[in-house]
Amino acid sequence: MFEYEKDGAAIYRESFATIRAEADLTGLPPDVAQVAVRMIHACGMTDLPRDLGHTPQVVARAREALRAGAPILCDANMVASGVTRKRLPAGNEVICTLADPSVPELAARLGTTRSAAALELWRDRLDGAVVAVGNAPTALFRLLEMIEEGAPRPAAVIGVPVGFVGAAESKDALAAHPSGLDHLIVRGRRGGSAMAAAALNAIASETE
Ligand SMILES: C/C1=C2N=C(/C=C3N=C(/C(C)=C4\N[C@@](C)([C@@H]5N=C1[C@](C)(CCC(=O)O)[C@H]5CC(=O)O)[C@@](C)(CC(=O)O)[C@@H]4CCC(=O)O)[C@@](C)(CC(=O)O)[C@@H]\3CCC(=O)O)C(C)(C)[C@@H]/2CCC(=O)O
Repeated sequence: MFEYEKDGAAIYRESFATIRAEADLTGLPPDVAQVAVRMIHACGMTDLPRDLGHTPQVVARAREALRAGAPILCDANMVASGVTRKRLPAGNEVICTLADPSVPELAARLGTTRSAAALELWRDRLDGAVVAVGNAPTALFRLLEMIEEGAPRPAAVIGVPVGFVGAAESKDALAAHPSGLDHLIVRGRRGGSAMAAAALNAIASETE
């Protein structure tokens, strides 16, 4: 037999108290700090704030968009699955086009990954949407290319792809992009679908 906490609410209380005690949130505006706490909760890394990059209005813009009914466009089904539907303020659609039957052929034709090709199916939903990239660096690069080509602008981008090939570079590209898209990033290799979903969940329903 093991001695361990079995009360879900108590686990959450202890978790968030530990994060608040260990993480240095002092450089972050209150709304970004709330989102950071949930992202840390999803990954266990209390030093995450040092790698966060954000525009001043990103959380406010994303919240406004969700309250107005904007869809959430996700690069991976793992991100979409992590969004707690009951937190969403307007029954928002959560969309991932990666599994659309047209995507493999599209990727082959465009000479890119399925993750990047799947964004072609976002075009008519992009205007004012909340975009969350938690897995695929190529999806984030492609989003920026599409914006440069004249695609509609999303309200905000949660850009936290993970990994060793292109992840850091794609997030740096978002932060430096001349379009000035409102964004939240984790600089460097760290990121992931769980972090992206946690950020969306915090944006959707944390109190201000
Ligand atoms: C290069 C890719 C990387 N994938 C990573 C990490 C994870 N990916 C998982 C899974 C299940 C999926 N990854 C795909 C998105 C797949 N992964 C890629 C691609 C080859 C290219 C993406 C890119 O570089 O931008 C990509 C396939 C594609 O053609 O786009 C996935 C679609 C593959 C598949 O199963 O079909 C799939 C996503 C499914 C979904 O949710 O919709 C992992 C769970 C790994 C695993 O299977 O063990 C893991 C999840 C990480 C996370 O938190 O999201 C990396 C590390 C991001 C890597 C890119 C960079 C690198 O350094 O290699």
